[in-house]
Amino acid sequence: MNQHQQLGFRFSTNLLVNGLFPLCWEQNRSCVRAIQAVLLSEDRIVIVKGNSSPDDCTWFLEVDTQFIREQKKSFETEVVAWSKGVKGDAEKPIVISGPSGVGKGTLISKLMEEFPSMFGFSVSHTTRAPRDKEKDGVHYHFTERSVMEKDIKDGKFLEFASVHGNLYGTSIEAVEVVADAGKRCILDIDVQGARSVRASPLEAIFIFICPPSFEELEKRLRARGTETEEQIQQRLHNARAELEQGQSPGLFDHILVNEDLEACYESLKKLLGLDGSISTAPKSSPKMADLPLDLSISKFDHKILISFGTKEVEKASKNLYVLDVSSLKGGAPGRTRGLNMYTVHLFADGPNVVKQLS
Ligand SMILES: Nc1nc2c(ncn2[C@@H]2O[C@H](COP(=O)(O)OP(=O)(O)O)[C@@H](O)[C@H]2O)c(=O)[nH]1
Ligand SMILES: Nc1ncnc2c1ncn2[C@@H]1O[C@H](COP(=O)(O)OP(=O)(O)O)[C@@H](O)[C@H]1O
Repeated sequence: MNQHQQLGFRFSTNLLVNGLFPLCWEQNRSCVRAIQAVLLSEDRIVIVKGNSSPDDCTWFLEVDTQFIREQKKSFETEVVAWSKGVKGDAEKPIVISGPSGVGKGTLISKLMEEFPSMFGFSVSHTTRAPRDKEKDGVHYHFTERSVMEKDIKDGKFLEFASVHGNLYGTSIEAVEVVADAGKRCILDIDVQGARSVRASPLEAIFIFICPPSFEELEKRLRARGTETEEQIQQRLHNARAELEQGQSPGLFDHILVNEDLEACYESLKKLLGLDGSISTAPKSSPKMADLPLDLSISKFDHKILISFGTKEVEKASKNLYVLDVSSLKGGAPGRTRGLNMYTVHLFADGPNVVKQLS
């Protein structure tokens, strides 16, 4: 079972449309509009929850997204999945792949050291034993195979693969923790994992790192001194296949040769647009108040208008939140990123006067 199914329900679209739209909560014998739904597009319905924080007020019911269509085909049943709306426009994660010993970890460390507020590392799970200097929860989450297999079954992983005889995987949480911190996520994963992420709703940039030669790769792997001879042989054997797969058309957006470390690092920064002209300060978003219980929503162009207000306030004005859904992006499964939310104040003293406050 994957994250979408775990988060969602499977029931007929008919039931959804007839059952959900008139949804309201009876409270003190009056109908309080605590949950409001509006058809966003042919593929999803946006749901706004009253009495909640701006971070938790927007949910999407995926009715006919590509993911749903694939799931319907494989389960031969109706599938509808929830996806949480997440504010902010997190930059696309960066997937870095390449054979063992090519220098992925070295390049990633340099990037994270130079831009600590900009990048965050997706800490993978693995069943392999920790190396001397590796710390649990920092380099990897070192895990028992049976535990990891259960978590995979429960839909907690974005991708996983068997690499050099061990199980490795990226949990959905690992990617979302970084995005929630307002940072750009870096994934160090093998080619099979890159292929799975390509097929997932997560939009990413895919970079493959090549060695200047096979001999140099072997030299680096031996010089690192972290593997036994048997493990080195296995990694070198797998490297041949990985180097071939790295060239698969449409899989990687960029291929970098790591001959001279500094030159390769400069090329990596260049393709990520890190030429010094952009700010590395984390984005700050305006503080929004919690939504009240009683609200109503409507769709206007690519915006969802959430209105609320007490009777007294309504005499003179009406408070509005605007949920801009024009820049929606797929986050990890179960999250829809890119929601932009702001407040406006609609004055009653003249027609069509809208003032944006934040
Ligand atoms: N698919 C997948 N591969 C991973 C993940 N984490 C690490 N890997 C890959 O597993 C391989 C072995 O990693 P590791 O044992 O740290 O050895 P190293 O690459 O030689 O440093 C590398 O190709 C990593 O990119 C993951 O979460 N998913
Ligand atoms: N351009 C380079 N030239 C020489 N040695 C390198 C270069 N890049 C990385 N190394 C060294 O190669 C070894 C393997 O690098 P590492 O980053 O651990 O590879 P990976 O993460 O891809 O397995 C390390 O000892 C590292 O210092």
